[in-house]
Amino acid sequence: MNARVALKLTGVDRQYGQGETVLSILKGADFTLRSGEIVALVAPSGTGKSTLLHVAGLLERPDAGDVVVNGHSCARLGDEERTAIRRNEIGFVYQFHHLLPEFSALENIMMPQLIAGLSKPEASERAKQLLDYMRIGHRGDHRPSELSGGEQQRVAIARAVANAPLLLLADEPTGNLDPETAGYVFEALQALVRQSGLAALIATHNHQIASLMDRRVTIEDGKVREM
Ligand SMILES: Nc1ncnc2c1ncn2[C@@H]1O[C@H](COP(=O)(O)OP(=O)(O)OP(=O)(O)O)[C@@H](O)[C@H]1O
Repeated sequence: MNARVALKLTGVDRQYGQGETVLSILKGADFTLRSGEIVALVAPSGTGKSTLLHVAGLLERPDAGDVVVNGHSCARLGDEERTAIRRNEIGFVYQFHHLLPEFSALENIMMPQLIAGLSKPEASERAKQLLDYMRIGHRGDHRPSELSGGEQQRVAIARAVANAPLLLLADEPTGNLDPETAGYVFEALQALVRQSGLAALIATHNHQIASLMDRRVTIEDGKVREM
């Protein structure tokens, strides 16, 4: 496969101190994700899925090793540079949508674009396109509390990709949805990845959804392994 490497982890260690003991979660973890790929991260609770996503998404620094996002080696970068890469090149989706309750669906999707410096009309236009793409164009004026769980998650996905990131990281994005809703939210996410050439790493406990992705990886003994 010759597609561009969107994310590369090399020799990543991550440990947490707990009192006198040290908990080693990632131990020399290597992982490569290419543009256009959707990869499932499936591993038992507590093995380090969220840790891996946080390190890959530049929310946490590894204790050793490097994270390369779209060619930027991040090991030696300062916080400001890491934040800029995170804002411009990475989108996140969480299990709970974390939408701003006071704002409409449309405004939630416009927000990251306005922060990135787009004009209101530009941000609104793109937000509308994304809502249409996620098949909730008719729900743009509603606040999150007026939307179903599946609709809220689709808004959260639209917000995550609003600034056209190269890399999408999702931590159990369908974890709090019933199986049928989880299925169509994943379908919408998959269509978006295929259409835009994004690279996506998606932690999930749902084996049915994992089976629909291009590859499945797990975490074993602190390392990322193909399943
Ligand atoms: N900030 C922290 N301080 C101390 N320990 C932590 C911290 N964050 C995570 N851990 C520990 O690291 C381990 C891995 O946590 P992580 O959240 O990455 O697991 P996970 O695979 O995502 O689990 P789940 O499927 O339950 O969400 C757990 O044992 C957790 O308690």
